Amino acid sequence: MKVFDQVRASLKQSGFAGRGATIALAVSGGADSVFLLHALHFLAAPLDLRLCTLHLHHGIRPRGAEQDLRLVRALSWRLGIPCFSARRDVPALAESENLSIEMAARRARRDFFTDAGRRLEIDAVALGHTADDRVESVLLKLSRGTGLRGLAGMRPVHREDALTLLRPLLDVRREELVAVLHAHRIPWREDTTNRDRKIPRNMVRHRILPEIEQRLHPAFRENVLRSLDILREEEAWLSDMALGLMKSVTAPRRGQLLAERLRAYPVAARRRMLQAWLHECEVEVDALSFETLERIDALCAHDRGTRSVPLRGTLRVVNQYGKLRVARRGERRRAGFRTEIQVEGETWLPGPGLHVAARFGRGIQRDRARRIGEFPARASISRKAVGGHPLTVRSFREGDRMRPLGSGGTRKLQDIFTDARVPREERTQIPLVECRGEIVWIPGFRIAENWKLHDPRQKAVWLSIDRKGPEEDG
Ligand SMILES: Nc1ncnc2c1ncn2[C@@H]1O[C@H](COP(=O)(O)OP(=O)(O)OP(=O)(O)O)[C@@H](O)[C@H]1O
Repeated sequence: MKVFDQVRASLKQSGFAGRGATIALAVSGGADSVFLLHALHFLAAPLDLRLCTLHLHHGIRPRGAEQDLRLVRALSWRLGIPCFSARRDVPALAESENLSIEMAARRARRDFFTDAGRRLEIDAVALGHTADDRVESVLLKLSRGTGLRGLAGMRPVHREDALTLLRPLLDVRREELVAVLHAHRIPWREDTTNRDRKIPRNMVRHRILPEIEQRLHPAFRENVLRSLDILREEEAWLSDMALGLMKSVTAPRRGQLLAERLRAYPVAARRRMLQAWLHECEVEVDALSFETLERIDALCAHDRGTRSVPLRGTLRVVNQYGKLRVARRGERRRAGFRTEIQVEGETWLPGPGLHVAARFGRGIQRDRARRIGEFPARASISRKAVGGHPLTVRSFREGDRMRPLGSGGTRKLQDIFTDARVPREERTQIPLVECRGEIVWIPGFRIAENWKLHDPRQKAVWLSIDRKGPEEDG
């Protein structure tokens, strides 16, 4: 059947098929995600996928929400797929964070997916967005104003912090999947708010699109979808270009951009670089309005004084004397640190209140710290790899990477911290040990691959970090 071929092709392209990946299906109980559940169940064995379902009770429409939950559990059980659910008080979240109910529900779902992803060792979370969602989103975004990135819209694979999102139904039309559900007598739940024409998406879905198809062009949706495919490819190419250009506008203190250098580029390139930079700083770029992006761009005109543009929640972009950075309102920036020690030396870090020592030793010393930010922490690294070089003990900078012991490639520290749930404001207080320009140890996590000891009797450098004052040294 055509719809299953489309889903199969999307999953194959995502790179998750054929390697025993665990995919969590986000099922609300609506037609789209109920189809997603059945389509992936049908394809799981041939594509070698393991499945579970995730459902979040939002604490809105209490009676309807209970029935949604019951249906998702029953359908999962019938297919032999484990179902995990949770409850959140979305109205309370919306009030405390000053968000719309829709935004708060989205945030609550994302946090739930991220949390479940970590606890259940899930490789990706699949969502039920369809081809019709893409077309509707275009009209909604155009009505609010957007750029190419916003227009190109949802991507089939999208990484957000520690979460990978898959959207295998982006080529499937809603009427086709509803026909499959009808043909197989598969039940789903109709959200009563879906009929409320005052909600912009419903107005687009039930009134505007049918009207356009009737009066303007009968193949409007197909044509928009074709255009979106082209835009998506061009968008991906431009994003790569912008990342390349970003190096030329980055301040020596990483994570900051230089307004003066940005001004040398035309506005189109500048906007793209700002988006790529904001993404690196963990800002949800797709949720930014066109006006906000324009205001951030306007910040680049200044080299004097301090100006800022508020983002969502407590985040803001600050231009301080020509250097742009992302900051959190109400959060005092805790100063970073950087100090050098020789082996057979030690140092005291007054900021985080830690004592760091490096001694010659032999063999592997065991670490007692079980997580990042826990002290005392111990590690041993190869003395041969250190050679006569000094060690640097320094704080985290945006863009830091390392090659952790036992993992194939390099990883961003930002991702390591996110996975280990180290709060953003504590990240600059974790001492990192660097040698010859490479991060060799994150205390409480791991040493780097190239610094490991191959033999327990090998000559080593023993590193230790303790929480004790300078007066207790020695
Ligand atoms: N309560 C929920 N629990 C788990 N996943 C959800 C929930 N609500 C939405 N999702 C996921 O997010 C996707 C998009 O949500 P959105 O609210 O835009 O769609 P929907 O109208 O609920 O769609 P559907 O028909 O798939 O239920 C859904 O297809 C589903 O994968």
